[in-house]
This record gives sequence, C-alpha cells and structure tokens, in this order.
Amino acid sequence: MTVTATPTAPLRLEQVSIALAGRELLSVDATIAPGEVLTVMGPSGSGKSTLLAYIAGFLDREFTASGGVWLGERDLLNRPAEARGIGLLFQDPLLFPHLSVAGNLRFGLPRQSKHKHQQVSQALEQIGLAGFEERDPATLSGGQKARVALMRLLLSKPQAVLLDEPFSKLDTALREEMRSLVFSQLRDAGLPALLVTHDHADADAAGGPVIALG
Ligand SMILES: Nc1ncnc2c1ncn2[C@@H]1O[C@H](COP(=O)(O)OP(=O)(O)OP(=O)(O)O)[C@@H](O)[C@H]1O
Repeated sequence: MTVTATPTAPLRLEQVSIALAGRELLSVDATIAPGEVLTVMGPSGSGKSTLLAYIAGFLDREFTASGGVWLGERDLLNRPAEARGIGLLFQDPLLFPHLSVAGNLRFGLPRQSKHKHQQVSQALEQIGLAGFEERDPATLSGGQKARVALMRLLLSKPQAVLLDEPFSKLDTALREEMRSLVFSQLRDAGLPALLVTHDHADADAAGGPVIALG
C-alpha cells in the first residue's frame, strides 16, 4: 500500500533557460512522466540546484530565467512556492527536532486530511518503524531519519518531487536500501520526479532518462 494517491500529471520543463550575470547557466527542455525519474547530472556549479529552485519557486533574484514549468495543464510559475504541489527531499533529512516522529509525520499531512493517527501508524509500519510515534528524532539512526523524511514527504501528497543528492550522506549499504525504497515509492505513487546527483549508481537505480548540465 502507498500513502499517496495516483495518478498525477507529467511535469514539463518547457525551454527553461537560466542566466547568471547575463551568461546562460543552463537550458533544459524535458517532460517527466508520472512515475518516472529524470536524473540531472553535471559538475559542481553547473546549475543543478538552481534548476530545482526555479521549479520549486525559490530562485534567487540574482538569476534571470525564462521558459515554462507545467504540471499537466497547471502553470506552476503563476503560483507561489507553497501552492505548487512540489515535494522536496534533500541530503539531510531535516526533521523538526522539537517534534516527535509522529509530529514530524503529521506535519506533512494536509490540514483537512482524515484519520491522521491511522495514516501516521501505517506510514511507520511501511518503513519498519511501527511503534516509533513518540520517539525523539534525535534518537533515530541516519537511515531511520531518512525513511521518516521520505514518509513525511509522501504524506504531504505532492504532485511532483525534487530530490537534491538525497543519498549522498548515507553509507553504501544504506544508500542502496534507500534508493530502492525511494524509487519504488515514487513509482507506486505515480509521481514525476527530478533527481540531482553526482553518483551514476543513483541514476542507474532511478532507471529514467539522464540529462547532463555544464
Ligand atoms: N544566490 C546566488 N547568487 C549568485 N550566484 C549564485 C547563487 N546561488 C548559486 N550561485 C551560482 O550559480 C551557479 C550554479 O550554482 P548551483 O548551486 O545551482 O550549482 P550545482 O550544479 O547545484 O553545484 P553543486 O554540485 O556544487 O551543488 C554557481 O556558479 C554558483 O556559484
């Protein structure tokens, strides 16, 4: 069972071009189908995080950008970041330290959602952490934190997901486990996703198209 409804719409990057100080930094034209992961690779400074910031709606004013970002028929550039339906997963799990594990997961749930308690316990069960509701996130291992962060993201019912080097801080065994968990969950949820990574093994595991910047 997955915690996110299917299906969603494709994420379309329509002739996106971003410049810094008058020089073109990147240009991308791509469509990511529901359940597909597009991997973006490229050297440091080639603009990978900048591309994610443009899609998510928090591009710094230093940059000038053109081109469309569409979720199905919805023009995301006309919406503020919080109304774009984009979920983010970073290198660090970024759990709220003042909330319990359940509190962190509830934070992801839309305000109007029903059966919150049940949704949280089901999510914990799915990641092998049944009964962890009241735990302080500081007492979790790195892998447990990463799994809670993934479930918080999925419970928030995003319509597309951006992943910025989500596995780079995990050790090898854990990295493989998280890759398989993350990509299977995204596929099952039918979410289009964009993965930024330096690691070719991430791209292989994602199984989708790869584009190179820079
Ligand atoms: N807020 C900003 N103001 C001005 N320049 C910036 C800003 N943020 C990033 N840059 C510059 O924009 C370029 C692209 O940066 P970006 O962080 O997107 O690269 P990246 O490919 O994600 O790099 P890395 O792999 O090291 O994370 C770099 O030259 C960087 O120095």
